[in-house]
Amino acid sequence: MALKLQPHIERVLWDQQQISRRVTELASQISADFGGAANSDSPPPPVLVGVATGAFLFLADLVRNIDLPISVDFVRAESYGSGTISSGAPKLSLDLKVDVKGKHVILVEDIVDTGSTLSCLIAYLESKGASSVSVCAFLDKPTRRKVHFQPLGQGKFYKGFECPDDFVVGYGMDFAELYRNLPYVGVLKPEYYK
Ligand SMILES: O=P(O)(O)OC[C@H]1O[C@H](OP(=O)(O)OP(=O)(O)O)[C@H](O)[C@@H]1O
Ligand code: HPA
Ligand SMILES: [Mg+2]
Repeated sequence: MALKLQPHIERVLWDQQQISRRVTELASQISADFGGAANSDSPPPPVLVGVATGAFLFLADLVRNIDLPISVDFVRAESYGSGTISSGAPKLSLDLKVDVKGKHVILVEDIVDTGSTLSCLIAYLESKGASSVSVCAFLDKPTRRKVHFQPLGQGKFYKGFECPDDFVVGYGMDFAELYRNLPYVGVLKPEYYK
């Protein structure tokens, strides 16, 4: 399947092996920071909230490498629809099942681009009483930032890789709901979206 899709990709940015190595590192960092009872300075195990749909693969890989009794939940936020430009107003269409009041939350994202999705979700989790909100984003594309966001309370910003200023697909990320199943991250050839 990936081979059939390869002609749509201008260049591969991170392959399966590089992704797997980095995800393991991020999970180890989170496991160490939220070490729980073994370390009295550490906060209790967090709730990991994946932002559907894009974060589904990253979340699945990340949680399998976290050695703590965490909870997992989802929200759905969508602002790109079938294009490559953010509407600037993420639409939330799936709510939390876990009560996050007084809990440490880690929002898990595939990519941070303009920052509007995260800014909106951090405010939402604050309104639900989370005691801290960290962000764990597989990719960060800082050159496109329009909305500043800040982790809540003692929260941290964990990031996998810095992404160039290109529209990328794969490892959960789509264009018009396609390419999410690519096991690597690549730059989509402009002829497929222009
Ligand atoms: O920083 P931003 O400019 O807000 O962009 C980042 C968000 O955009 C994408 O989601 P999208 O709205 O495309 O929905 P999806 O997760 O269903 O693909 C991506 O998964 C992030 O959630
Ligand atoms: O580069 C991107 N690719 C896919 N989805 C995205 N959402 C924000 N930026 C991107
Ligand atoms: Mg998303």
